[in-house]
Amino acid sequence: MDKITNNPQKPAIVSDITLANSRTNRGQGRKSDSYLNIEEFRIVAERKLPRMVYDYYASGSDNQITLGENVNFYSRIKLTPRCLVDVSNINTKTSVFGIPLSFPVMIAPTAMQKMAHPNGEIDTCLAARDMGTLMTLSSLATTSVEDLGKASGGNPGWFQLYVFKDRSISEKLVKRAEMAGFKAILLTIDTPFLGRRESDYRNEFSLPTGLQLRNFTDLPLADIQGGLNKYMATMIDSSLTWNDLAWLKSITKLPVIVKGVMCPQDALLAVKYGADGIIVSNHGARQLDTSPSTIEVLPYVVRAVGGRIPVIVDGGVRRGTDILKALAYGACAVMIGRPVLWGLAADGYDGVLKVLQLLRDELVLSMALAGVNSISKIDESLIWSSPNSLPRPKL
Ligand SMILES: Cc1cc2nc3c(=O)[nH]c(=O)nc-3n(C[C@H](O)[C@H](O)[C@H](O)COP(=O)(O)O)c2cc1C
Ligand SMILES: CC(C)CC(=O)C(=O)O
Repeated sequence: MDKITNNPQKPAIVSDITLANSRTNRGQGRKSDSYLNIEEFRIVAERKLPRMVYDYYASGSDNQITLGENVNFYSRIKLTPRCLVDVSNINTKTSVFGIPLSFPVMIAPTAMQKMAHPNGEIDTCLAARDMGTLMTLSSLATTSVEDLGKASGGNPGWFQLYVFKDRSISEKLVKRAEMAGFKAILLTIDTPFLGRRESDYRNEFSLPTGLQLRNFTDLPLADIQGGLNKYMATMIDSSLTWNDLAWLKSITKLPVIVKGVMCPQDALLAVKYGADGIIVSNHGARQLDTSPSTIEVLPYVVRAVGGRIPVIVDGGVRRGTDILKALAYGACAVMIGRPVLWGLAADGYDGVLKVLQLLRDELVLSMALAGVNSISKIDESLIWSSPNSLPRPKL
């Protein structure tokens, strides 16, 4: 149970000074505790990271219309404050696929985290674990499934799968992930080809010297030659269809969650073809530009799925109120991508921990102000104007 207490943190003016100081030392030395929100982490990450790395993490595709929408659409959804409910104790505990979570925020897969911090995926994984949640390791990580398995004491979280043209590579990866203790496979379905992020072309993105994609150290796949788009076009199987879900399910006992569903039609296909869960995701607005924001799509997917399998959403979650809105629209949890990279870049393990703490604390406060004291009590009545109806008093 989380007790609501007055936030003893410094007033805003002090934090402005701290931020100004971090301008001169590029954020180094700033204690994670002094960050007030995710945006402050982003600002420090932008100062600390080499331009090529920051741009790779931050960018969306093409004109980055969807990138803005992922965040902005949340701010257009209104919440209803409810009063005189006992909110002296707020319980944010929940579970997803039988895995207990201390609050409904998990970490989405993001590739190549050692560009943000030398400990990369290991710090992210340990911070997630210490906050009572979990992270997803990307297939294209700078830490191998085995190393993360060891570092986490055999509980590394979930594993994200890209299906390679050479199926045997993906098949082996799935087996290795199972052996290392991963608890679910996230099949990314939105990347037959990589979206065009113009800054990666401008900066001639390549993995910094000394880093490799550690899941493939024995293969040419470990290095990115000729840019990310060429790499993905050469390596990834763009002929993948829904029928291949059966193949994946036949080679693993782990739940298979499809990541990248963006319409009710695909949600229905996911159910039909046996997915164990769905992630409503537009890949952090890095694939089809001008596709809708994920929070816009979520209620339609939830309605199509009708409770048959869990629905998670990612993209643009930056505030506790965003989490509340996603849950009100029927998601069982949200995932975050970039906020974790900003935390990692700013302060490694401590930075990721603080990012998660900030979101948890914001969620607790938002729940209290919306008059709900447990996750199971969050429903669409919290949304001021639901997608299909005018606001109607619900007693
Ligand atoms: C730098 C970066 C790398 C990513 N790498 C992967 C990846 O390897 N596999 C994958 O399925 N999604 C990947 N994603 C997408 C994320 O899993 C997630 O969908 C997205 O970041 C969520 O949006 P947010 O960053 O606004 O929270 C990546 C996103 C970013 C920003
Ligand atoms: C290495 C990349 C292709 C990983 C990815 O999915 C992304 O950058 O969005």
